[in-house]
Amino acid sequence: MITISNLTKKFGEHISLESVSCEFNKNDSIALMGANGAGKTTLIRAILGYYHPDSGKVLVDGFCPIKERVKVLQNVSFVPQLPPPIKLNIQELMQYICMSTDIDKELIEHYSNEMKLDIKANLYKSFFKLSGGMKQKLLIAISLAKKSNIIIYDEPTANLDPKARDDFYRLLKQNEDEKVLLFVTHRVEEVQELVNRQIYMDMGKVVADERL
Ligand SMILES: Nc1ncnc2c1ncn2[C@@H]1O[C@H](COP(=O)(O)OP(=O)(O)OP(=O)(O)O)[C@@H](O)[C@H]1O
Repeated sequence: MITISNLTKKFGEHISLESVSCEFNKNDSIALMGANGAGKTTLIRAILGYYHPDSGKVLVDGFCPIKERVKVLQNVSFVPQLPPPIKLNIQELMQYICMSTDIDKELIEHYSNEMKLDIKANLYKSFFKLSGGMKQKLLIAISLAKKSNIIIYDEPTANLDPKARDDFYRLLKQNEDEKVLLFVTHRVEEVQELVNRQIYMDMGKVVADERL
């Protein structure tokens, strides 16, 4: 589903990704690990089409994430490390999402309930005024409701309390079949039951790729 070939990305003189090659296929649940600054987020952003590579190529379901970004993103759910500063209130945000994609509003509400986020009590609150954990819960609910074949999470649990983390991992376990799940984490012990592959990055390179 995702093919990365000899991908190099530099920012000025700094090499953030150096000739990275790897494939992620259906039923791969991957913990992507490595020290701060290793290149994990840069790799994810390259998959999502944020960056023009200096060399090499990314293909997602055969599409180039830069030239055919809409097609790529249709099939990808992504929760970033830091929630975006959205000013819309929750009702407006849900309306916008349901109009611009085929995500089912009831399904967002269902997953929000499962994550113990009371959407109805917060309908008129701006997204950016929600607490950090509430934002993550809503983004997670949307990511699950989207029913994508590719789910990418960049350290999504930092703001979640322990109960919410358990809820999140339980829901992911129910939803991972037939998908690519790419999970950036510094806490491998938390995702041990969820993943079947561990990739380690260091200084812009993939230094280990282990199937469990
Ligand atoms: N937009 C950018 N402009 C300049 N440098 C960048 C940019 N994005 C990333 N970098 C640099 O690329 C390197 C890799 O950063 P990246 O965010 O991919 O690391 P990471 O593995 O996700 O780290 P962390 O675990 O801290 O989130 C770092 O040295 C970072 O400073």
